[in-house]
Amino acid sequence: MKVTVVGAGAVGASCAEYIAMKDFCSEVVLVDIKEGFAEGKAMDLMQTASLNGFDTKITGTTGDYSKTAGSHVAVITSGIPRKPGMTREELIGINVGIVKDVTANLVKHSPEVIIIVVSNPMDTMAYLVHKTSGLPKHKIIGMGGALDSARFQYRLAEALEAPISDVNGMVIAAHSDTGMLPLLSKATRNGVPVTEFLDEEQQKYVIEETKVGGATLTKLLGTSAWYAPGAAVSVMVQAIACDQKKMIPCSLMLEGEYGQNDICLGVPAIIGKNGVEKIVNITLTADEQLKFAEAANAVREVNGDLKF
Ligand SMILES: NC(=O)C1=CN([C@@H]2O[C@H](COP(=O)(O)OP(=O)(O)OC[C@H]3O[C@@H](n4cnc5c(N)ncnc54)[C@H](O)[C@@H]3O)[C@@H](O)[C@H]2O)C=CC1
Ligand SMILES: O=C([O-])CC(=O)C(=O)O
Repeated sequence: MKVTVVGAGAVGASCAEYIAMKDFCSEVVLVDIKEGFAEGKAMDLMQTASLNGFDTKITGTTGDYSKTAGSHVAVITSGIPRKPGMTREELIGINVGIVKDVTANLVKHSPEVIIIVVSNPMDTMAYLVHKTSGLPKHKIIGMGGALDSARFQYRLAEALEAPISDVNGMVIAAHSDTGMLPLLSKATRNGVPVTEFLDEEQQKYVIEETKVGGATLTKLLGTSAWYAPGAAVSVMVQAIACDQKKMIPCSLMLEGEYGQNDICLGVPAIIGKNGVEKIVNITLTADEQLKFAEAANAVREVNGDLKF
């Protein structure tokens, strides 16, 4: 299985590293526009192979997409990250051109590829890939929910004073500071609803900290996060490569599901060898339905800035 990762920056390199460490792919190709950068990252990562015990072959290229030919999965991380104080939506001006160009190059050389979109504003970038790539909708998956759910579980474990392995929870809707919807009503500690353990103030804390998880890290780091994003992508790539049929919240093109049409938003889906095997319909509370619709309205407004 060959995987291409476009953008050899913080997220791209981290994702390539996690994929290699898990050793389920034969080849990872890193692509970047900065001369020699992807080649350098690939060489550095390959020099960890004997230390970390993996056989995945990692190569790098400066914009030569012929090297990506025949990729089964491609991850788009190319584009600028936000700085402290910015929203993800503010990145659209620069990232739209980059994502459009990269998508065309990927599809030209790998017409059967499954694309995982990471660049922000991710829900809008995933929508852009749907509108410009010509790929069927089950082959375009936005990464946001996997990361946001991991952050939700981190905050739940903190509030519960529990090990993270005891905790389960999912975040759907938009990958934005205001549009994320952590599903507290469905979160559990070993099958017991977390609402049995957390008071209202603790519940509010978990939800709010989850939603601004990316912004909190951006403030601390001066740029946005990469370890958890890279790990989240690697989980999705593995679900495809190993046909795991895992249920992962992803930003997908909706055609009536959750009352929405012609928009990419985070919903639970079964991820396997074909990409999206199925969108899973779960019952939301009235309040969650309202918040989902509000998130959709906000993403739709950002999508309105796109020109195809
Ligand atoms: N969806 C999500 O959950 C997350 C999304 N992100 C987004 O991912 C993107 C990348 O973030 P970082 O890796 O931290 O940024 P970075 O600046 O470290 O890396 C981006 C890389 O893309 C490259 N690049 C730019 N234009 C290119 C092109 N046309 N072709 C190939 N490569 C190109 C740059 O040279 C750079 O190396 C940002 O837009 C960020 O907001 C980051 C974390 C999580
Ligand atoms: O916060 C950002 O801009 C990057 C991102 O999407 C995340 O880490 O969730």
